[in-house]
Amino acid sequence: MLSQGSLAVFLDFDGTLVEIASDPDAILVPPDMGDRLRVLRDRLEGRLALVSGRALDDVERHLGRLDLARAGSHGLDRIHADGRPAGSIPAPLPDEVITKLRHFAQDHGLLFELKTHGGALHYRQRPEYEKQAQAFAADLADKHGLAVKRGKAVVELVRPGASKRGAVEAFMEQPPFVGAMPLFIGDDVTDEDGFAGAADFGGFGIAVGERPSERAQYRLDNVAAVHHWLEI
Ligand SMILES: O=P(O)(O)OC[C@H]1O[C@H](O[C@H]2O[C@H](CO)[C@@H](O)[C@H](O)[C@H]2O)[C@H](O)[C@@H](O)[C@@H]1O
Repeated sequence: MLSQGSLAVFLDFDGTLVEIASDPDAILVPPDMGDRLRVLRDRLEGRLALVSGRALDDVERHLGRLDLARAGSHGLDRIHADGRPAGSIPAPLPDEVITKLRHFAQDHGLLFELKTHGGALHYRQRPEYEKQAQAFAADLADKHGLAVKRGKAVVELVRPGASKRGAVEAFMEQPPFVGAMPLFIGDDVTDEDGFAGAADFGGFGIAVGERPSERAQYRLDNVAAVHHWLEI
């Protein structure tokens, strides 16, 4: 299918390109994954974008330097394949918020992930604190005019406006994406925005794994099936 017509592919990272692991640094990334993505990008004549909840420098720490379109921080931080920014540079979280998240994590034995444009509380190792972490993040977001992102065993604070839908829109309005039919592949709840973004431009979503999706039209069983389908 990828070779038919003018398709654009938007790819989530964790749970889609790489398997979920016990913590964000424990993921196993095949050493040639960057090269495989480059081959896919060339097959798609440049119409490939990585759209992750992670900070972009974190994604590149795992994949090596990326010379393809990419968006990090849930779509807020966007860069074209040639390195030009695709939108304004977002502000980091206020220091006070970072400190509060860090202290909450320390007090409850959670993992705190500081990102360039956000801060996440991971409760995969302490699932009993899920509700408290969610409530704490929601309250902090209210007090500071921030937004909450929820994911697999994680809750995160970000600047309002961070959305994978926005990332799809920003890329689809520019060459080489403009006029193509987008498909967005992702496994998590934040990818629902990406599926909506693809639909906005006449495309569709592909959900990965067992999580029921509200918006994806198609499904792939797991990360291996994503690799197989994309032939990467
Ligand atoms: O949008 P994505 O690229 O899928 O990023 C979503 C979040 O992924 C990471 O957390 C998730 O993966 C970890 C490693 O497998 C796992 O330990 C954690 O429980 C998952 O939530 C990343 O750490 C987050 O910053 C991303 O937002």
